Amino acid sequence: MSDHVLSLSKVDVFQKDNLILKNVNLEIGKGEFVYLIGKTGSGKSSLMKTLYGDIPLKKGEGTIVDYDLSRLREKEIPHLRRKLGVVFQDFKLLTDRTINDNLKFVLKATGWKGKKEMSTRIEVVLDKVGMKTKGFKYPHELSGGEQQRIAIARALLNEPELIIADEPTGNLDPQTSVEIMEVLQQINKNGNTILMATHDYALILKYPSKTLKCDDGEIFEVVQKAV
Ligand SMILES: Nc1ncnc2c1ncn2[C@@H]1O[C@H](COP(=O)(O)OP(=O)(O)OP(=O)(O)O)[C@@H](O)[C@H]1O
Repeated sequence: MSDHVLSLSKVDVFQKDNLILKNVNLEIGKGEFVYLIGKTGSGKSSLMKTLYGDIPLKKGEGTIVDYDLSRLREKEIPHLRRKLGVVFQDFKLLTDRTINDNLKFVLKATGWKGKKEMSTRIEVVLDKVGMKTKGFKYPHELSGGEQQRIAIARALLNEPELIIADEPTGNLDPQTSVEIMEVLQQINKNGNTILMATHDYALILKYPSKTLKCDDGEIFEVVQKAV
């Protein structure tokens, strides 16, 4: 087995027929924490969508958690998504049910059956994000930061090989952003690989890590200067 959870070679990223990023070459190894930065509209979300099968890979070679992106079939996408944990800026929790039921919904949809196993797994992931006592609440009863913790817990349910987080702190104040970042750092220390798009340079300075930048239709690694 490869040590890479993601490997792209000469990939072009499109939105419909528009070329957004050209000749993308990148590799992410197991256990890495990688930032993806770049101006609004520079292609961060388009790249991430290509990685989780929302945009087809039409040019170049790409492997993600052992799926070949250029040969990915429609019916394989749910299987790929099970091996990825995706976290969005706007949390995307189901508003009509409690946190426990949000998490149970995902487990059932991904093939879990036993009630006991499901509730144990839910407890484990809520504990990882410091929300063990909040499972009975509805999303609207939680703060933005708490909702994002739940979204991270949801991403962890099926022990993903890669977590893709698209501006996870984009809707949060600076203090809450740091708290979410602490959660992501902890998860990374426990062995999870994370790719995180962000606009928040303060976070990158506080938690330095490998950084990729989308600029002018290309992606390259930026070297952080010591501060
Ligand atoms: N659904 C779509 N259909 C066509 N073009 C799109 C679509 N979504 C985005 N684009 C275009 O693709 C380009 C890259 O957008 P993308 O959302 O990937 O950028 P981004 O770096 O994630 O921006 P932001 O930081 O604002 O989220 C932009 O020019 C945008 O207008």
